[in-house]
Amino acid sequence: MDGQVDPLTDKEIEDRLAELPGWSVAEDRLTRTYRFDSHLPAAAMVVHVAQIQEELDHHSEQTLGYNTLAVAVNTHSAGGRITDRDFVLAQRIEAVAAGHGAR
Ligand SMILES: C[C@H](O)[C@H](O)[C@H]1CNC2=NC(N)=NC(=O)C2=N1
Repeated sequence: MDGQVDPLTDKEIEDRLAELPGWSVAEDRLTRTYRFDSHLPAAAMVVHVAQIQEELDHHSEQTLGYNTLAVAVNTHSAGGRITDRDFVLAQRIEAVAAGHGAR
């Protein structure tokens, strides 16, 4: 459990980003902005992401726009650094995005 909140090294982050197209690191947060054809599908995805976050007990900041949803996450308990938990959440979000029409 302790290892789970160790910050990842720059090299580990780079390697794991290679498997998450569309995601990047900005201001020490793992982030992606999704685009939709309209607003309600974007809003619906917010709720789905919230459900995943409750399941994982790990929570991103979600910013809902008109037809965009930006998600950004780091690990507070690791001093606001990026950890394995952030990548696990990102992968779970990716897995549901296409089903919401996100691109
Ligand atoms: C008590 C609870 O497990 C913690 O507050 C969790 C909840 N969600 C979290 N989310 C994120 N992004 N980082 C955390 O360190 C974190 N900690």
